[in-house]
Amino acid sequence: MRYISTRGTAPVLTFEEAMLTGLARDGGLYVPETIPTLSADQIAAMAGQSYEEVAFTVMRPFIGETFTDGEFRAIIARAYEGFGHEARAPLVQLAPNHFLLELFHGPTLAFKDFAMQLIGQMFQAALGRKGARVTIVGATSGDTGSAAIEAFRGLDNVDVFILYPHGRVSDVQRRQMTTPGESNVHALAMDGDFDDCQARLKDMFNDFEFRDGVKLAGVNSINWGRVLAQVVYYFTAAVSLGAPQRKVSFTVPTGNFGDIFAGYIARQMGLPITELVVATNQNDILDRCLKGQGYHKGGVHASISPSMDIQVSSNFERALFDAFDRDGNAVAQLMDELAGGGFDVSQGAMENLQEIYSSGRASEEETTATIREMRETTGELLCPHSAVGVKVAKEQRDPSVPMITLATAHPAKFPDAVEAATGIRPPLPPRMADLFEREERMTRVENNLDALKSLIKGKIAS
Ligand SMILES: Cc1ncc(COP(=O)(O)O)c(C=O)c1O
Ligand SMILES: N[C@@H](CCOP(=O)(O)O)C(=O)O
Repeated sequence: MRYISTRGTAPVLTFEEAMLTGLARDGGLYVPETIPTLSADQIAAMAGQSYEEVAFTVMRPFIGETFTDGEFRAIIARAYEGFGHEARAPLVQLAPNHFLLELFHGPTLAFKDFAMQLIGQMFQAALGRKGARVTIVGATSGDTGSAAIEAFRGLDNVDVFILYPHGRVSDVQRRQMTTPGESNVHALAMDGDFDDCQARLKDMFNDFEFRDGVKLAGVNSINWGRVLAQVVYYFTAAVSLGAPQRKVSFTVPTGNFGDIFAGYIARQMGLPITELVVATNQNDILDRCLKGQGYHKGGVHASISPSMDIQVSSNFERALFDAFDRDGNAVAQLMDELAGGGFDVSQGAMENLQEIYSSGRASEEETTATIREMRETTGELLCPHSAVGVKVAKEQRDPSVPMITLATAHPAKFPDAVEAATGIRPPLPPRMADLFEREERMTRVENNLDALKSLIKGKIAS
């Protein structure tokens, strides 16, 4: 299996190289050269299998020679053993033919743990046998950062720096990043919003002297390994509702487009998915684009679903690459236009996108009303991101096709929004009960590339 860049000019890599590289050297994102498919029989055989068994079947064709079957099975087993639910990603029913896929039973209570726990294990195995060390820099609107710090804390071969927007993450998210005491993890509270953090991260990747000097690696969803791990739960959920004989649809609370892109990969692999619905909050650039209004940046508006407060949605580049029939030049041109404010999508490419994705948005009031309504009608306490998904799913549903809405975080990560909607303040699970008593450790940083680079170089030298 070979990996190519969405901008067409970076070296072609193996899975291991793509995983350890992060962003491609032409500024693009790595994608598999071809998408392997699974037969209907292979998918049907997943019924009744453990999450770990399905994970092996789904991911094995993508990893090439990076790990033997035995190594890969052991990596998968270690990645998910700490999850707080035996099913790993259980489905609960909200209404006739509407289901919630609970993705928040991992160690940091968000869907990011599914991928981050896995790539933590894969990095450790790959770097350990090479005797190599890398510097991971990540950008987060709250959940990627906490999941990365949890997955990589104390590991021998990595230093981890997480840029988060100062004052724009929930208290639980911030404390998950700032309270681990291991000396290889660093939380950096940056001036600006998530887009600023992600832009500085990409600047670091595009500065080859810095990149090569610190051996920079990325664990945002620019890393193909992140997307790949998220493909698995589309299979487990769909199969438990009768796939491949029965079609299903998914609604995905969306920001950086990694999670819904994983759904697209599942569909390309042969999973019968009718609709993939992108659900956005008031930062609705993706909804507007998928409705044919072009991709034009505005400001990022802080919302009660802060992890989705994003305008420059990184993985949309991967979707565009396929919509433009894998024309790297066309994608590179659009990304240049995006740097200047935005771009319009040609009719043919738009039709390709609309054949796969539909979309909707939820305002702040609609999100709060959905949290309240779901509590009253089903007893479920939703986090605000999941509520955005449920609100959009209810509007988009064909009642004859099962709709699965992804519940991307635990309500206790966003207690203020949940309490405002329902009067209930969801408690943290017992293992985190002392989170607010632990000491915080973070560095305040300016939105300045040179300052960030020297801070990182200084910390890894010390
Ligand atoms: C809780 C939560 N929901 C939804 C999203 C959006 O996911 P994606 O960025 O993969 O579109 C995020 C951030 O990534 C998140 O943390
Ligand atoms: N919502 C994310 C934003 C970064 O997304 P990623 O999937 O590209 O890592 C977050 O919680 O940080």
